[in-house]
Amino acid sequence: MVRFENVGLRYGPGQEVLRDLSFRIAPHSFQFLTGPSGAGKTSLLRLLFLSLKPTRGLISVFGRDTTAIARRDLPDIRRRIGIVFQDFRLLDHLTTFENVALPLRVLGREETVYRAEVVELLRWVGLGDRINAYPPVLSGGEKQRAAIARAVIARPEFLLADEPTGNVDPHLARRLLRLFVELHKSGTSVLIATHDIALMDLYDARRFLLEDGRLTIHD
Ligand SMILES: Nc1ncnc2c1ncn2[C@@H]1O[C@H](COP(=O)(O)OP(=O)(O)OP(=O)(O)O)[C@@H](O)[C@H]1O
Repeated sequence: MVRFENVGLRYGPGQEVLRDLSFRIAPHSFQFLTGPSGAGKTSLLRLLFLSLKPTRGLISVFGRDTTAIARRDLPDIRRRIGIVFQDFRLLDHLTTFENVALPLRVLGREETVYRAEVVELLRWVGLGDRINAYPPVLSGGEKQRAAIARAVIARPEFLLADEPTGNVDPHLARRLLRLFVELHKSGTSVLIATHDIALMDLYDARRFLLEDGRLTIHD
């Protein structure tokens, strides 16, 4: 589903922040991505979401060479990917419900059809009493859960999450991990970037370790 061959990334004239990355991500797979702060995890997620281009090497996503994808085709590809950004990126003028429902609206679904499903997911992530609140009044952990709900609601083929449990307590972190595992079991490939070793120990999955821009994989 995803293939990297000798991928390198540099932001400016300096050193490469990612070096010689070669790996595959299979359909229906689950992997954690870990490594010290500044190792390049967010940069790797941005390459996977096609919001950055590599400086060298080949990236293919859903079987398509990303250098050959026209800008106008990007939204269609990104629609197949759910992403939880480290800074959440909720839309401040929409309620929690509307933010989470957005991927379904974009797919042309009717609110009467999806309303109950969105409400149930919001309750599941502990936001049942924040459905009509706007992001500026949510706490960091509440925003994070809304961002997670938005990323999973349309059951994407590929889920990327950047430190998705960084703002919640260990009990809630376990609950959110269960959500990712359920999604994985229903067919999604999942990649979760995290520093949380206790969280990774809860689920037997492949670990991608980034250190100083280089990747090692522990099956
Ligand atoms: N837009 C940018 N311009 C220049 N350098 C950048 C940019 N974004 C990231 N970097 C640099 O690239 C390196 C990797 O950063 P990245 O955010 O990918 O690491 P990370 O592993 O996600 O870190 P953290 O765990 O702290 O979020 C760092 O040295 C960072 O300073």
